[in-house]
Amino acid sequence: MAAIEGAFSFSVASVVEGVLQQHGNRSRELDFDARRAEEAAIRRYEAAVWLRKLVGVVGAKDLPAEPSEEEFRLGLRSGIILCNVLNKIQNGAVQKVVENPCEVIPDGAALSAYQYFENVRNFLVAVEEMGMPTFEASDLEQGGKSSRVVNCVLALKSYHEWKQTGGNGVWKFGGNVKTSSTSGKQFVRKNSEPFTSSLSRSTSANEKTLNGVCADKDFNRTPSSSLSMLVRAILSDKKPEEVPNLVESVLSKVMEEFEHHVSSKTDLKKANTRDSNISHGNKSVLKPSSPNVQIEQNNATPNRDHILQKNKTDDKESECRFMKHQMIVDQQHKDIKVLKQTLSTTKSGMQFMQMKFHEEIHNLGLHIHGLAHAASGYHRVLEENRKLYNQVQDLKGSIRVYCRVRPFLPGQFNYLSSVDHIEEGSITINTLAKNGKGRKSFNFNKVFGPSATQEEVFSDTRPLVRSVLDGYNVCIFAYGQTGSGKTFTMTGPKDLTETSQGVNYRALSDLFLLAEQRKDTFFYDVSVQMIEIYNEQVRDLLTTDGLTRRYPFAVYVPDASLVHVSSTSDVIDLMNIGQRNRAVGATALNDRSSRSHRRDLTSGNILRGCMHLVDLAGSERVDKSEVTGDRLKEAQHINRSLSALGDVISSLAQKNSHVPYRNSKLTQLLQDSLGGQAKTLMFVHISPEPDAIGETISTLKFAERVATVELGAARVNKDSADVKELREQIASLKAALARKDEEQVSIQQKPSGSPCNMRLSPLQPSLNARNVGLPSPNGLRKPMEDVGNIEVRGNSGLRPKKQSMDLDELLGNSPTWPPFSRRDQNNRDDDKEVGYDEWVDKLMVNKQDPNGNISDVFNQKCLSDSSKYYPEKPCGLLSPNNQFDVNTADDLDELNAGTSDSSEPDLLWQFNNSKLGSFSNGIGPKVVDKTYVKQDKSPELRTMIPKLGPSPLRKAVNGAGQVHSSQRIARPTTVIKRKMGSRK
Ligand SMILES: Nc1ncnc2c1ncn2[C@@H]1O[C@H](COP(=O)(O)OP(=O)(O)OP(=O)(O)O)[C@@H](O)[C@H]1O
Repeated sequence: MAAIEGAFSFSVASVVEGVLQQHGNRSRELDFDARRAEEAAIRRYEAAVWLRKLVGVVGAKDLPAEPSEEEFRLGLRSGIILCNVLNKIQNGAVQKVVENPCEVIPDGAALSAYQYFENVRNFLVAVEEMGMPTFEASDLEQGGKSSRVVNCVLALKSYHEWKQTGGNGVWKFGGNVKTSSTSGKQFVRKNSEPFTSSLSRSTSANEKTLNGVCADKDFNRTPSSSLSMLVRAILSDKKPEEVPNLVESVLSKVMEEFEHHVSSKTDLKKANTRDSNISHGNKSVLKPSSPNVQIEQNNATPNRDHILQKNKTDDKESECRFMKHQMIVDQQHKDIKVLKQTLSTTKSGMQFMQMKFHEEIHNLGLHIHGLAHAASGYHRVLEENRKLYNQVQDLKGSIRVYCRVRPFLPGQFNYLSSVDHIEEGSITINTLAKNGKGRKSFNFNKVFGPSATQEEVFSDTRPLVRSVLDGYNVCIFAYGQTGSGKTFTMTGPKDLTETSQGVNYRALSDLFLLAEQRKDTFFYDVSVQMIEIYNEQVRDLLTTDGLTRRYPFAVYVPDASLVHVSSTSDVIDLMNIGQRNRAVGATALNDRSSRSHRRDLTSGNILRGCMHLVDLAGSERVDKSEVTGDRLKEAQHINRSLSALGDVISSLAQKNSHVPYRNSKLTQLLQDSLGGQAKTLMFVHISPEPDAIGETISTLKFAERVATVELGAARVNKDSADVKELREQIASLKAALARKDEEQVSIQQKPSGSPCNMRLSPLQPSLNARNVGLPSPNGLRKPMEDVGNIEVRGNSGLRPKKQSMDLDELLGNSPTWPPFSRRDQNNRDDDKEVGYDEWVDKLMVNKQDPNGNISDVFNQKCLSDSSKYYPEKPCGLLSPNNQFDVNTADDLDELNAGTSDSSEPDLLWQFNNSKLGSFSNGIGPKVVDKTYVKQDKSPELRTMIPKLGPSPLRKAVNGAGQVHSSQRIARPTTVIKRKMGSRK
C-alpha cells in the first residue's frame, strides 16, 4: 500500500499539472524549477540559520544566514562547520576536526586531499553511524546538489531538537518519535548509502533518498506541501467563480486516474502472475498501461523495485496459492477422472459380474438339477443297497437290530441328551455326557430317533411281519433298560389310539389286511396266545377270565392257550384281556405269539408261519436296583434269563455247536427264533438321559453283539404238493398196515375182548416213535420239503434240538437222538419195557372234501408212551407194544406244545365233528382235557372261530376220559407229531 500511496501522491501532482495544462492556465509560465528553487532556498535558509546558531556567527563566517546554493556548498565544503555542529549535537561524534589551514578556500580550488577527506569523511561516517540521511562529498563541489546536504543538515537539526526535548522514544527523521530509546544507534536509518559507494551514483542515491523519504508518509508532506503550494499558486490568480470548476475538474481527474491506476495495478498483478507462470525471473514484468504509471516507474525506481519486490512476493504467494489451488483442482480433476474411470470400470465389472452371476446361477441350477437327479439315483441305489444288504443279512440269517431312542419324558427339562447324533444306521453316544467328552458310535440296521413315530417304526418292520404269511417264522423282541420304551414300541402308550398303536397291533392288523387281499388265492388261519414268564414260570394271560377256556384249540406254550383270531378287533380284544391279566410289576417277559398257516387254494400247499412278539423285562442289573424280597427274587430271575439270553447270543455268535437255550424259560421259548432259521428282529431301546449312560452303553454293546449273530437263512415252512402226495402214500401204506395190524390185533384179542389193542403192520416199525421225527445226527435242521408230509413239533420249545427229519430217519434208520434232558433220561429209564417212550407220534391220514370235511379216513395211529413221561397220567396213545395207551389232555397239550408251528389247529380245525364222534366212540382210552372241559362251559365264544370247532382231540377225550388213536385221524393232511422234536 505504501508503494501505491507513493505512486499515488506523484500521480496526483502529475494529474494536477495535467489538469492545469488542460485548462491552459499559464502552465507554460509556471516555473516549477523556480518553485522548487524557492522551496529549496527556504530549506537552505533554515539549515543555514540552524548551523550558524550552533557554531556561532564566527564559526560560521563563511556561511551567510540566507546563502545561495553556491554559498551554502562553499560554506560547508571544508566540513569544519558540519563536524563542529555534529560534535555539538552528539559529543565526540567526530573525533578529530582538522581546522582549516587556509582561511578561505576559493570556490573551485581543490581542497587538500587530507582536508577534504578528513573532515567531510569523518562527518559523513558519523552521520551514517547515527542513521542520519547522508550525502555525497561531491555534493559540496561545484555543481553538486546542495539539497541533499540541506536535507542532512535539517535531519541533524531535527535530531538535535528531539534530543533537546528529552529524547523520548525513537527519533525518526521528520520529528516523529517511535520509541523511547535515546541511544544514537537507535536512530532509524531510512536510507543509507555507504560513503565508499561510487560518487557517480549521486543521482540514483538522491533518487533513493527521495524514494526512501517518499516511502515515509511524513515525507509526503514535502510533495503534499508542494502540491498545495502548486494548487495555491494555480488558484491565486484565478477568479473566484473559476475555482469550483477547476477543483472539480482536478478532483474528477484525480479520481479517474486513481481508478485507472487501481485497475492497471490489478491488471499488472494478473499479468505478473501470468508472466511469472510463463517465465520466472522475467524482470520486465511491469508494463505500465498509462503514462502516469510510466512516470511513476521512471521517477521512483527504488519504490517500484520495492513494489515489484512486494508484488513479486505477493505474486509468489498468490502464485503459490494459485498453484496450490490449481494443483488441488488438477488433483481433484484427476481424482474425478479416476473416479469416473473407476465408476465405469465398476459398472462394467458389475455388469460382467451380473452376467457371470446369471450364468453361474444357471449352471448351478443345472448342477443342482444334476445333483438332485444323482441324489435320487443315489437314494435309489442306497435303497437298493439296503435291500441287497438285508437280503444278504437274510441269507446269512443275521439278527436284525433296530435301535430306538426314547424322547425325554414330559417334565424332563434342561436335560442334555446322551445321544450325540443319529444317522440312518448309526448312533453316536456322548460317553461322558456330563462334561461333553468322548463319543462312541454303534452301527445297526436302522436307528430311530426320539421323534420317530410308531408308523415309521412299523413301516420298517412290516416286510418282516408279512413274511409270516409266507411261511417264515419271525421273532420281534424289544430289549432295553426299564423305562426305555420297550412297551411303547411293542404295544404303545397307556392311552392307546390308532396312531399310537405299537408293533403288536399293527403286525396282526397287517396280517389280516394281507390275508384279506390274498383271500382269493390263499386261505389263512391265524391264532394267538399271550403268555408271560414270571420267575421262570409261564403264565397264560388269556386264561384268567375264562375266555381262552372257550377257545383252547391248541396249546403252543404249555399251559397257555392258542386262540384263533380272524380280525383285528379279535386281536385287540385279546390284547386288552392279556394286558389286564398281566400283573403289574411282575412281568419278566410278555410274549405274544401269533401263528398262522396258509393253504394255497390252487396247489393245496400249506405254509406255516409263527411270529413271536416279545417285550423283554428291563435289562438293568440287579445289584444296582437295591431291591429286596420278592422284588429281588424277581430281579434275579430277570437277570438270570437275560444273561441266559446273552449266553445264547454269545454262543450263536461264536457258532458254538452247543447253544445253552435251556438255561432259562426265556431262551427255551425263543429257541426257534434265535436258532431256528427264523427271521429275528431286535428293537434295542435306549433312554436319552445322561445318568443312564452306563446302561445305554452296555445295552448298545449287547445289541451290537446280537447284530453279529447269524442264524442261517430263514426257511419257509412249506408242505408242497409232492410232499403232500408222499405223505398220502405213506399214510395209505400206514393205513393198510394199520388195517392189517387191526385185524391181527382183533384176532389176537378176541379172547380178551380188549377194544384198544392195535398192531402195527410189518412196515410199522419204520414209523414207530423212536424213528419218526428223529433228526440227523449232525444236528442240522432239514427242510420240511425234504422229509415228506411230516411235521415235527418240539416240546414247548423246551428241548428241541432237531427240527426235521428225512425219510430215511422216518423209515427207522436214524441213530439215537436226542441228547435227552435229565427228565427225558429219567423217563427213558422208566420206560424200559416200552423203549420208544419219549416219542409220541400221531399219524393222521385223511382226506378232505371240498368243504374241508373229512371224506376218508384211512387210518389213525398214536404211537405214544406218554405215561412214561407223565406216569401219573393215563395216555391214550399207541404204546410201543403196538397198543394205544390212554393219554391225558395235558400230555397231549404238551406234545402239541412241543412244536413251534400250528399244525395242531390245522388238525383240529379241519376235523369233522361228526366223524370224530364215530372215531371216539368209546374205542380208545379217554383223555381228560381240563381245558376243554372249561371251554365247554362257555360255548358262546366259540363263534369267534368260524367253521372251526374245538380241538377234536380234546373233544374226543372230553366225554370218555381216554382217547383212541383213531380219534386223531381228523384232518385232511397227514401230520406226524413228535413229542420231542421241534418243528420246522
Ligand atoms: N417313543 C416314545 N415316545 C413317547 N413316549 C415314550 C416313547 N417311548 C417310551 N415312552 C414313554 O416312556 C415311558 C416308559 O416307556 P415304557 O413303559 O414303554 O418303557 P419300558 O422299557 O417298557 O419299561 P419297562 O421295562 O419298565 O417295561 C412311558 O411313559 C412311555 O409312554
